[in-house]
Amino acid sequence: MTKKIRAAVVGYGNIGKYAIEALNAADDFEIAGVVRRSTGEPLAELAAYQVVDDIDKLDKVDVAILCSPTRAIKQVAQKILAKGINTVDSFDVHSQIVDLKNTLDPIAKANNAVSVVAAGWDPGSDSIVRTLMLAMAPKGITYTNFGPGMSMGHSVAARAIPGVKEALSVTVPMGTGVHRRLVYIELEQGADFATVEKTLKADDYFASDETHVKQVDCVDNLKDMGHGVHLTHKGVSGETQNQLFEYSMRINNPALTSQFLVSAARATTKLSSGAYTVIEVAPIHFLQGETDKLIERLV
Ligand SMILES: NC(=O)C1=CN([C@@H]2O[C@H](COP(=O)(O)OP(=O)(O)OC[C@H]3O[C@@H](n4cnc5c(N)ncnc54)[C@H](OP(=O)(O)O)[C@@H]3O)[C@@H](O)[C@H]2O)C=CC1
Ligand SMILES: N[C@@H](CCCC(=O)C(=O)O)C(=O)O
Repeated sequence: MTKKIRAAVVGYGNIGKYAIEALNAADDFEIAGVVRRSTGEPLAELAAYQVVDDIDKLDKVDVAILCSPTRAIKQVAQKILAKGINTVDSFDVHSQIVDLKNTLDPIAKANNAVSVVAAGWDPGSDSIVRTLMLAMAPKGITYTNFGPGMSMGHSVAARAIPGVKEALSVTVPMGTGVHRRLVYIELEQGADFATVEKTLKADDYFASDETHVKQVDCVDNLKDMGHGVHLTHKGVSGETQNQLFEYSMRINNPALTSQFLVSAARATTKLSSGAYTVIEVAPIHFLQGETDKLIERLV
């Protein structure tokens, strides 16, 4: 029997919870444990797993699936890679992905480890679709239209603003890659709505989009973790114009993000040391199974 890949889930929020489900559904993986900032009151749903506050307390971890907020990823990944443990993350600030990769690459190489960064669905699987579309029509325009649906990254960023107790950021597509953001927030007692609204609108996650902030009594009553994307590319293959490609999906956001993180975790075991974005990884590395059988089935 081939050895299973031992994965640790780091951070137990939405993505962490679904990462455990995706790992349990993959028979080439086993769960080494869950790493939380504080182990505190044990959670009944985690009773079957070792829950620790330091990854060093887990036995033989091959790969850490980082489910921490995007803004904590660089620091968390650096620390874990330095121990020689592979990492995957779904870091989603598109303009900072090159910096993240270039920061992690020398650390991974020095410690004989692999990191696959920005491996959710966008960035992540959508990035591969955009790459493929460009290979099929190298000249042209790609539009990525999200939603309507809940952006986890924007909701996490809104929740981190002082005075915000809970937040839901809904992405509304306006067409041609332009989005409006509707942010529903529940305030901490005594927090000032105008101050929170101003801080949120100035945050990098929101500053370049039309953003509306609404105060509500209970965010949970509004929450639905569905999302989706409609990607189009219209361009030119060779000298031939008017090639139109489309790709659409409606999804449960954390379920897809976590599934792709697990597929990327598998890929880390097949790569030489260093940090990679998903478009630099051969697609077959994401899949379980024998190479020839996968080629027979997919090519
Ligand atoms: N690329 C993509 O397609 C997608 C990316 N994402 C990214 O996933 C991230 C996580 O989303 P989600 O699971 O909803 O977030 P949550 O807030 O639900 O979970 C994050 C978890 O990380 C831990 N954590 C909280 N604060 C910190 C901190 N400062 N430093 C380290 N760990 C911390 C906590 O777990 P504990 O208490 O156990 O330590 C927390 O529960 C988002 O920031 C988003 O950017 C999400 C969806 C799609
Ligand atoms: N990174 C997103 C997933 C892609 C959708 C998106 O970026 C958006 O809704 O703005 C998320 O965190 O949910």
